[in-house]
Amino acid sequence: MNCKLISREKSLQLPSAVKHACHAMLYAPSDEKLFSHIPVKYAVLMQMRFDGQLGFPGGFVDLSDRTLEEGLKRELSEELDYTLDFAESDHMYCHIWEEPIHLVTHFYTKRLTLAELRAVEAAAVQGKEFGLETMGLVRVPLFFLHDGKGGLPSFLCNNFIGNARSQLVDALKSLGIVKEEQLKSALKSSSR
Ligand SMILES: O=c1[nH]cnc2c1ncn2[C@@H]1O[C@H](COP(=O)(O)OP(=O)(O)O)[C@@H](O)[C@H]1O
Repeated sequence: MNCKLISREKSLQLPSAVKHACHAMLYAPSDEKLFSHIPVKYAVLMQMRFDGQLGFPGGFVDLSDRTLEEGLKRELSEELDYTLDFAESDHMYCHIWEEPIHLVTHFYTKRLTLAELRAVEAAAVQGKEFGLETMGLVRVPLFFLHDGKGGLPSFLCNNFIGNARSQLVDALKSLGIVKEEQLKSALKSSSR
């Protein structure tokens, strides 16, 4: 993976030939329990893409979008059939890619209520891209099962688009959704 961190400000000063793409991790605190006793704590969404890789909802910003956040809002409403507003403060970081195309990927996180997140899931299957560009939203299993592999470690063994896997890990860590120690051990088991 050949990308470097760049500040949002610097990325916006790049020549207009450089493309920008925005993706968002939607998440919500949850009181649900797996098998009626394992607390879930958070629901975190990713999606299966048309190419069989996991990524976050979002896409390329168009010239018609006045801001990155407007582009993200438009992409999400096209993909998920749901309107969500984004603010600059939802922007977590961005990376610049030189290969295969000159691109900046911007990553956002947005906290919803569990009811809102469920509404997003319900709307997504009605969206015009469902079964085409997007094969469905998935919740990230954040559990750690006793065998040391089940749950998050297994999920991290999937194929991810671009730097989506590190975006997920960084967001889980910085939002305090998964403890740093547990993330380290999930990353270790998933690389075996
Ligand atoms: O979840 C993601 N995280 C980081 N980069 C991504 C993610 N999804 C896609 N990308 C990168 O951004 C580019 C544009 O994203 P996407 O394929 O979602 O756009 P589109 O839906 O507008 O065609 C992709 O070619 C890929 O390089």
